[in-house]
Amino acid sequence: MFIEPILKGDRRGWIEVICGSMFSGKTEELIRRLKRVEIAHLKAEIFKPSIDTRYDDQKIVSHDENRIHSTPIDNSQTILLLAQNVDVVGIDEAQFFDDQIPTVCEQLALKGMRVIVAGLDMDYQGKPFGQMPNLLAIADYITKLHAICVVCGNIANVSYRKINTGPRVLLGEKNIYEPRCRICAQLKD
Ligand SMILES: Nc1ncnc2c1ncn2[C@@H]1O[C@H](COP(=O)(O)OP(=O)(O)OP(=O)(O)O)[C@@H](O)[C@H]1O
Ligand SMILES: Cc1cn([C@H]2C[C@H](O)[C@@H](CO)O2)c(=O)[nH]c1=O
Ligand SMILES: [Zn+2]
Repeated sequence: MFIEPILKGDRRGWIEVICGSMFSGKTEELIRRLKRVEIAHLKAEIFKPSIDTRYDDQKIVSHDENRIHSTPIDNSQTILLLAQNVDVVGIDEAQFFDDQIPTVCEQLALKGMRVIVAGLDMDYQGKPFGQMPNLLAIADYITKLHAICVVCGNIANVSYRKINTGPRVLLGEKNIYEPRCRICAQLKD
């Protein structure tokens, strides 16, 4: 369980990264933390890449239909413009952002903000995804979540893609992806 520090005193910022496979509960965990921020009467802004139009254009939505308002953006620098005078910045699907996203998070933290970033640590081939390894390197706190392997019921950390070739970016849901453990991810079917 993540116990957050409190923003007080000289307001030092920090970076939290929530990572894991698809269906591991990253968005749910991000929403849970942001709802606690609201309860504390702190101001938050939440961003997602505009290519991620899953379920809703203006909200981040978990596979369980849990949702919270967010702003879709194309360029990570936009976060610096839009996140002024806030206490907390939430970022979902960080693997899709451009290579400036770690610098942007660092700048927000330097300004005293709490930055909560969620994203896929690996793509469907098990390779580190986008800027996630760099975000993990600069994070103050890291949470790695796991889904359940749909084949054997053990812990899953791979987002297995039923179409096992093609471009890295292929938006989709259970129709295309399923969480698998590393052994079941080797199975050919
Ligand atoms: N095989 C599975 N293992 C675990 N949770 C599952 C599985 N299939 C469906 N779920 C549901 O998915 C929910 C997690 O959804 P959530 O959107 O938070 O995941 P996520 O890690 O953000 O996924 P994504 O990377 O696709 O955005 C769980 O609470 C559960 O209800
Ligand atoms: C694992 C993986 C997911 N995705 C997409 C599927 C979903 O729309 C999103 C994760 O929520 O990322 C890719 O584009 N490539 C990948 O390799
Ligand atoms: Zn398995």
